[in-house]
Parts: sequence; C-alpha cells; structure tokens
Amino acid sequence: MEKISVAVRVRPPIKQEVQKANQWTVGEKSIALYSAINPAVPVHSYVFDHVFGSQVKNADLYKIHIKEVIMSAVRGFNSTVFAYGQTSSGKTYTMQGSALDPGIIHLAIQDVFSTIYSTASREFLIRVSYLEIYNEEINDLLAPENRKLRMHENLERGIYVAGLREEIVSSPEQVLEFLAFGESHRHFGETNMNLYSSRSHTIFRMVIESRDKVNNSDASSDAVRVSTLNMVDLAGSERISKTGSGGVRLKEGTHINKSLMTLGTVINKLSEGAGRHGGHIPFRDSKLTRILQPALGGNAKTAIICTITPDEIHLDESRGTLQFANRANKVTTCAQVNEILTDAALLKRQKTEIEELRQKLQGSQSGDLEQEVLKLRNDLLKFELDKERLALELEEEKKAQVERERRIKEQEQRIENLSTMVVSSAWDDRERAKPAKKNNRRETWCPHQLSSGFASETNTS
Ligand SMILES: Nc1ncnc2c1ncn2[C@@H]1O[C@H](COP(=O)(O)OP(=O)(O)OP(=O)(O)O)[C@@H](O)[C@H]1O
Repeated sequence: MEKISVAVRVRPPIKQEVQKANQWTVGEKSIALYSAINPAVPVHSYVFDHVFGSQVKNADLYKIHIKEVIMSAVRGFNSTVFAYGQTSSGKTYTMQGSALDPGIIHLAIQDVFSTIYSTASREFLIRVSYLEIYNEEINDLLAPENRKLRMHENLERGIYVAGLREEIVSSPEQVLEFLAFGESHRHFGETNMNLYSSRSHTIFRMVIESRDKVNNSDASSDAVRVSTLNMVDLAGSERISKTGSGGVRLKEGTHINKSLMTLGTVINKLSEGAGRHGGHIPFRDSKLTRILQPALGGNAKTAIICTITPDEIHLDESRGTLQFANRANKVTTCAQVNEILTDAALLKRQKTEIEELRQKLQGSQSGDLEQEVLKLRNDLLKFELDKERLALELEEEKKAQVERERRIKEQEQRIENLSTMVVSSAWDDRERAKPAKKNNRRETWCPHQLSSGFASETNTS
C-alpha cells in the first residue's frame, strides 16, 4: 500500500490580478495563508509531499514530483498523473507547457523513450491513445470521427473505452505528432477567466509492453509486462458568476462541475477508508471517475498536482483545492508489476507475424526492416481494433434486436389485452341491447283481482 503523492503549485499572477492583504506563503512542503492584520499566525496552513511556488519551472516540478511515477510505468506499474484545480490556475500549462517550458506530458514522453533506448535487455512495444470527456461524452482525439464512445469492463482488460484508436509508436517525435493532432481537436473556449479554457477533461495514454530479450526455455521469461500510463488534464471547476458563462459555456461548465464534484466525493470516501471497508464509492457516477477508478482505488501509482491562483479574490476556490489535495494525500493504492503470460499482451499476440516478417526481410536495410515491422504492427493492431469494434457493434445490434422483440411481444400482448377488452365491451353492449329477460315466474301482483277475474272468466266459459 502506498499513498497517492500530492503536490501543490501556485501559478504566477497574471496581468489583471492584484496582490492584496492575504498572501500564500510557500515552503518546500508547506503552504500557508497569512493576513496583513496578523502576519505572525497563518490563517490556514497545509503540508503536502511537495509545494511549488510561482517561479518553479515545469522541468523542476517534473524531476521532483513526477519522474518517479513515469519510470514506474516503464518498469510495469500502472501509473497516473493528473492536474486538478480551479479554472485558469495552470493545469494545462503544467501538463502541456510552452515552447520554452515544456510540460509534464512532453517531458514524460522524452523520458520514457530514453529509458527504453538504454534498456538493452528488454524489448518494448508502446501504443498511444488520446481521449476527451466533453459534456459527459467520450470522444477520440486521434480519430475525431469516433464520438460518444462506450466504456466496457472485462477481466482481461479491466475498464476500457471500446473503439478508441490506438497507434503503435517507436519514437518521441511520432508521439508528439499524435499529441499535437489530438490537441487540435480538443474542446477549448473563451471565458471571462481564461481566454483558452479547457472545456473537457483529457486523458493521454501510453500502454507500455515489454519482455525480456533473453530467450530461454523457462516459461516465466515469456511473461510480458503491460502497464498503462495516464496523463490527465482536467477541466477546471468554475463559478458561473466569475466565468460569466451562458449558453454552450454554461452547459459545459455544469458538466465540468458535476464530474469534479463526483471526483471530490470519490476522493472523500477513499480518504475515509471506505474502499478498504467495503463501503460504496460512486465511481460509476461520472465517466471521469469510472476511467480513473484503477488510478484512484486500485493497482496504480498516482501523482496529483493541484494548482491554485495567488489572487485573493479566488481564496475560497484555492482553499477548496487545498482541501481536495489534503484528502487525496490520504488515499492509498496498491501497485504491482503487471506480468502477463496469456495472449492479452499485444507483444505476444503479434509475435508470430512479426517473426515471419523479420525472416522475410532479413538482409534488407535495417532501417527499412524496422519501418516495415512498425507498419505491420500498426496494421495488425488496427485489424484487431476493427474486429473488436465490429464484435461490439454486433453485440449491441443483438441487444437491440432482443429489445425490439421484447417490445413487439409487449405490443402484441397489449393488442391482445385490448381485443379481449373490445370483445368483452361488445359483449356488454349486446347484453345491454337485449330486451329484459322474461321472468319465468308469473307476475302475481294484485293477486286477488286476478283471481277474481280468473274466476269470472271461468264462470263465463
Ligand atoms: N506556471 C506558470 N507560469 C507561467 N504562466 C502560467 C503558469 N501557469 C499558468 N500560466 C498561465 O495562466 C493562464 C491560465 O493557465 P491554464 O490555461 O493552464 O489554466 P487551466 O487551469 O488549464 O484553466 P482551465 O481549467 O480554464 O482550462 C495561461 O495564460 C497560462 O499560460
């Protein structure tokens, strides 16, 4: 068991913000709010794994707080890094960075590949995907036509997004190209608080498979390590009164706030130990928490960067973020290296085809060979993903067919019920239309008159 590692970062003030009486003071692992009235005693103070002031560059934050988690992913541990905080507090800056100050995702990509290149004893296979959760719908940022994707869960793959495009990559440059492509399709929008505000949560994912290159007969040497590295840039919580959102922005803001609220509840419950004691944790209440479920409550190493703004007018939001950070710091996960002996690893499934191709291309230029192998790997992966998508579509179609049949039966039953009602109401109508049934018994009203009449009749005959 290990704790989720949490750092807080205070971004530098931006033009329109003015420093006022209350100031956040940053130590190496602590952050406190002091007021001008009593500068000796902090109004609030918190301690975290790391705290970064406004002068700290992304590269330093990465080295101190993130690098270890990224290296764990290369060693076979599922790992997740995410940035959390109010809108305009610097999450995207932290994850993506700028040309002069590259962000965590860029630094991680470089680090993953330089580690792989220097690990001669293992063979690696890396694939990437990029998705966004926009208005509670999952869209594929590497294949923008893939929208409203569904989540599934099975024993082999755990929780996964069906139909999500994955690309096998062999260099950092290739990954950065895919990242840039995905970025250009992600939802941004202007609000009063941020000219370029993320309107969706995004998850950039690298699946890292590796196996020992040494070939011996020992079955365990055939094991493939498979780990998932998630790098998440959350949309920021926002107060509609401050962002001035209306129309589309308001709808987006409502979805963002709702999913972040669920994330807050999940963290809250986990920090109280609900996971260990079998209590209910509402992972399924939002797509975000469902996707992050393994990172928050399972087999993963997780690092969070909580970003705050230095401005006094956002004091309440900053305190909210620090409270979230405080609770997240109490959450524990249980990470272990994922070694797989079955065909669940792509490296294993592709082994025969790749070996055949290698044999065929022996003797050709080694650069060409690697390009051919990469192309074949991607073709095989696409074929598999298409097969999976078709299988899911077929399954959905079957379910829809069962549902259609159920509805038809229901309709038939209704019609049958109606027709018996019609029959019975027609029966009632006929019954009502019939003349009153004659009574078999003679009416014997005024019996003495009748008997006297009868008597006279008798007498006249
Ligand atoms: N550490 C930093 N150094 C310099 N500028 C920063 C830093 N952090 C953030 N900024 C700047 O602050 C502004 C807001 O940052 P950013 O867009 O990253 O916020 P955000 O939290 O991702 O917002 P949203 O949730 O609305 O997407 C941007 O102009 C960004 O360049």
